[in-house]
Amino acid sequence: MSATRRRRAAYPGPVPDLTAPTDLPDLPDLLADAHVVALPMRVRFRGVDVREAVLLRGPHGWAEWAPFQEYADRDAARWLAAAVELGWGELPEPVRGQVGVNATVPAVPAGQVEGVLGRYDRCRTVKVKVAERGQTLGDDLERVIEVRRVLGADGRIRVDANGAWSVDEAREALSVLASVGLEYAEQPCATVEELVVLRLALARASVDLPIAADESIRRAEDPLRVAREGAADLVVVKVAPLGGVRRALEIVAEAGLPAVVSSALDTSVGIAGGVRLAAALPELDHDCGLGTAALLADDVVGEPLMPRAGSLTTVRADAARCAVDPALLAAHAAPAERVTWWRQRLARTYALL
Ligand SMILES: O=C(O)CCC(=O)C1=CC=C[C@@H](O)[C@@H]1C(=O)O
Ligand SMILES: [Mg+2]
Repeated sequence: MSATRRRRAAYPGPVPDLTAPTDLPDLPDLLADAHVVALPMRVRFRGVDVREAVLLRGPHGWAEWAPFQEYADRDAARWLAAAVELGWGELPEPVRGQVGVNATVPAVPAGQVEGVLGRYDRCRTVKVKVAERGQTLGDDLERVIEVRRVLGADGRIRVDANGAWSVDEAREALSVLASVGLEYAEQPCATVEELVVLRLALARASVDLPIAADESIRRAEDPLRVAREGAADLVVVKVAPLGGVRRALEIVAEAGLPAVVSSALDTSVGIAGGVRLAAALPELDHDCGLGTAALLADDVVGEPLMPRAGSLTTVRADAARCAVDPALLAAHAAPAERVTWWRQRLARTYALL
């Protein structure tokens, strides 16, 4: 990597500057070492069958830039700021070396749950996707009951609706699903206003179920509104959509709510950034959604960053950031037209930093 400009990596729109200076590489240097991969998913997840990502090599290790395809350049710029922090910036010091991780169960039929959970080594918390388009509450209930059966009475189950329910639907669905024993419900409704109303409705119905905000943090103009308006009990934070580890730490501190770190369906390189965020949080009382390497059929490192005995460590995460295998980059190289698409997107997005 040739000369880098010492400057603050800025954010688009209302997202403030990074707190720490970061060496922002020149665009030609970024493009010269940008590898676009297309990794097949084991199971369709959030409508994705093939996960595309750009791997970038910085002086501090590999970094990943993989904003979801439908995201605008302005959103993608936050993901790029996060990648630059990972490869070219300084990450905050960990306060713990080990991070508990949850298993993630996509909206699969109940009969597939055991197979999905079999890929996770002794995770005692499971996140279950619910409210998938085209499915019913009965499908969700069967899936959650099956997770409870496989996990046992002492495991923790959280559900994630990705904002798909109205307030009435969420109240009804969560009243039913809560009978299986839930740790919390993530983004049951789309808007902050709905979450506020839902929390009151659940309390009135004596359903004691914490609400976590995800999209209301990572896709919001103002990620702190959730906390100000009492819309959630916890915040879900993801390194790439929020613009980096340091920015995510700031948001958690300002929100003043318990946090859960989750992946953005990253390769092991991006997950390593999530581990460094989880390791740097002053308080961490929940398992984190960083086991999603299990959802990919292949990865860019020989030994994917999968939890062992329910945990990931900073040592393994830092090793993963240096272990990208050129043979895997080549084997999973995206088709030429997708490479062009990503390189053009990278150039446009870079201009927004
Ligand atoms: O939190 C987890 O267990 C895994 C990560 C996860 O669920 C997600 C990753 C990426 C995109 C999202 O739709 C999804 C989520 O909504 O949290
Ligand atoms: Mg979510």
